[in-house]
Parts: sequence; structure tokens; C-alpha cells
Amino acid sequence: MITKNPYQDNRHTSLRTLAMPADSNPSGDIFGGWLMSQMDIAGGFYARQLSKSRVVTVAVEAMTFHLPVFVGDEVSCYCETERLGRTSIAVHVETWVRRDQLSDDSIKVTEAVYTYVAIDEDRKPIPIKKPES
Ligand SMILES: CCCCCCCCCCCCCCCC(=O)SCCNC(=O)CCNC(=O)[C@H](O)C(C)(C)COP(=O)(O)OP(=O)(O)OC[C@H]1O[C@@H](n2cnc3c(N)ncnc32)[C@H](O)[C@@H]1OP(=O)(O)O
Repeated sequence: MITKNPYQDNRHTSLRTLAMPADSNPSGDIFGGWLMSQMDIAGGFYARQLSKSRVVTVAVEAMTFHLPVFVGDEVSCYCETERLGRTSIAVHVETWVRRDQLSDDSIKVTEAVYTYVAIDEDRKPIPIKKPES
């Protein structure tokens, strides 16, 4: 199902890459684990930028694979803050793919909520400064 990608304006783009043959299973579908890894990196960039500190992933919730990803798909991960805690940030990550390079049509394939914790040099949680509104 092709729908309008609400993130098309690139505001929340945290990662864009290409699904390669080495990322696929013998049937030609892209491994879910590869996608989860890309989404973790995307959410990590987002959380790091927001917290201005090193972050580690503490939990992944509500992982849903809506549709398969194929070799050659342009894969984009988009991030939004789901919840900002004292030392943690929950990031809603959506993954959309584009198959036809000549079209702007995109398909939402995966979404999940990744939670990151800001840490110091001793790997201890540290408070995240609230962004000024
Ligand atoms: C331009 C330059 C570029 C530089 C280039 C940099 C690249 C940058 C991008 C790459 C980004 C890669 C992103 C991947 C990052 C990993 O892959 S990290 C590897 C996998 N993760 C780990 O190894 C983490 C292992 N776990 C831990 O070390 C400890 O559990 C933690 C995370 C430090 C937490 O320690 P803790 O003592 O449990 O802390 P605690 O005070 O109880 O809880 C801290 C917070 O976590 C929350 N929390 C704890 N458990 C949970 C849970 N199960 N669910 C939800 N929240 C939880 C608590 O509620 C609390 O939140 P707040 O209420 O403070 O907001």
C-alpha cells in the first residue's frame, strides 16, 4: 500500500541507506534484524543529538514489521520523541522505503519505540536537559 510519507520534508530523517544483497535471506527478503539495527542507529543519532551526550539502548518495544523490504529498496528511518524522561528518551522510529527511484511514493514498512539512556564516562545515567520551547 503506497501512502503519502508524512516525513518527506526530511525534518526527522535520521538515516538513509540502501538494502543490499548481503542483508537478505535466501528468499530475497531483507532480514528483520538488519532493519532493527538500522533503526537502532537512527534512533541513537536522534537521541544523541537531543541529549548532547553518549547514549545506550536500554529497550525496544512495539516492533512491528508491516511489509517486507527488498534488495534495492531505498530505506529511510524517521525519528520523533515519544517520551522524554529524566535520563531516558523514548524515540518512535518509522522506516519507509522507496522502490521506484523516479517516484516520490513511499511505503511504511516498520515501526518501533527505542528507549535510550544518556550516560557519562563511567556508563552511569545522567540527566537530559529539557530542550527550551
Ligand atoms: C558527529 C559525530 C558523530 C559521532 C558518532 C556517534 C554515533 C552515535 C549514533 C550511534 C548510536 C548507536 C546506538 C546504539 C547503542 C547501543 O547499541 S548500546 C548497546 C546496547 N545497550 C547496552 O549495552 C546498555 C546496557 N545497559 C546498561 O548499561 C544499563 O542498564 C543502563 C542503560 C546504563 C541503565 O542503567 P540503570 O542502572 O538500569 O539505570 P536506571 O537509573 O535504573 O534507569 C535509567 C533510565 O532508564 C530507564 N529504563 C531502565 N530500564 C528500562 C526499560 N527496560 N525500558 C524502558 N526504560 C528503562 C529508567 O526508567 C530510567 O529512565 P528515567 O526515568 O531516568 O528517564
